[in-house]
Amino acid sequence: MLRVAVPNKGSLSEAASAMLTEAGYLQRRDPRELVMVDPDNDVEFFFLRPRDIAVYVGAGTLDVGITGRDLLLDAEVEAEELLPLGFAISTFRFAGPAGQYSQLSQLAGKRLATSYDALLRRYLADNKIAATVVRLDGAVESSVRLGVADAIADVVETGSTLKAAGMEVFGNPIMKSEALLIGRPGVAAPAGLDVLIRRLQGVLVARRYVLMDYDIRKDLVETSAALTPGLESPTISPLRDSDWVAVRSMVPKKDTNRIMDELYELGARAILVSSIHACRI
Ligand SMILES: Nc1ncnc2c1ncn2[C@@H]1O[C@H](COP(=O)(O)OP(=O)(O)OP(=O)(O)O)[C@@H](O)[C@H]1O
Ligand SMILES: O=P(O)(O)OC[C@H]1O[C@H](OP(=O)(O)OP(=O)(O)O)[C@H](O)[C@@H]1O
Ligand SMILES: [Mg+2]
Repeated sequence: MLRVAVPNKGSLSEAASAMLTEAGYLQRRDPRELVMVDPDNDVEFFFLRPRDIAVYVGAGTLDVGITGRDLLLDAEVEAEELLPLGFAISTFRFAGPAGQYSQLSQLAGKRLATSYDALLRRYLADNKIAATVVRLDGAVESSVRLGVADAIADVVETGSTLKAAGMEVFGNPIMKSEALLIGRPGVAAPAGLDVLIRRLQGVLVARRYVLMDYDIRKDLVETSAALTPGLESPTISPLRDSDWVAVRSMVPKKDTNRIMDELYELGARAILVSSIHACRI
């Protein structure tokens, strides 16, 4: 039975379970449940703290898990990225009181608060910055105001938490993070892992693409197909009027309106867009 670690709390938890549900797996109803068997899919889910998931997968006691890239790198364990999952997208950045810092060299000799101390220490060493790391569990943005640090390194998404604390980012991002499926390198793929990965890829594609149908004059189909090339090749079907064809293709959801406008300009008509419920690519 495939043993899968799923975040039990925090930013990753709901989105991870939603994705597994969409992929056809059973998920817990009660947020206090720690373990759950999905007998139809032969998978056992373990609900754990996102920070600990890399530790279990790295130790080989669980086959795979869902966690953030920043947490994986901070854990310093033998686990690797199998599939990026497209949620919990954030950057890991330095920040300080507004107007105080503009470049990393100003961090020399300073106290830096973070929840990701291993990741930060490695970055400081790589960039030859000698600073003191203050490890905190969370709410790191308050540490400067409260006098335990001079600057911070933390997760930034919208930046609103930083702004509320009177802080701003400086320097390049230390890293970009998102939720990942992680596994152990160098071991034979456990039974059920290929199916899990294919299903999660199916969810990602269903979320990112729509299906576009339109009718177009036969002599314009090469030009329209260049706008809607699909993943492999668009489907072209005959219409009763032999001068026209029907085209069906997958297009990236974010480009839907631009592509519809361009197709209409070209002469396509009856342009219809439908969402993809599920797929295997
Ligand atoms: N506001 C956010 N937007 C996007 N991703 C985030 C955000 N906050 C955290 N993350 C990401 O979520 C993952 C886990 O962080 P999270 O803060 O949920 O864990 P935690 O700090 O252990 O939980 P909690 O904050 O509830 O104690 C990390 O990979 C992090 O990059
Ligand atoms: O840029 P923003 O959109 O404001 O998001 C970033 C904030 O979200 C996370 O905090 P979380 O709620 O997990 O609290 P924590 O710091 O206690 O972990 C993260 O640690 C930042 O504080
Ligand atoms: Mg947090």
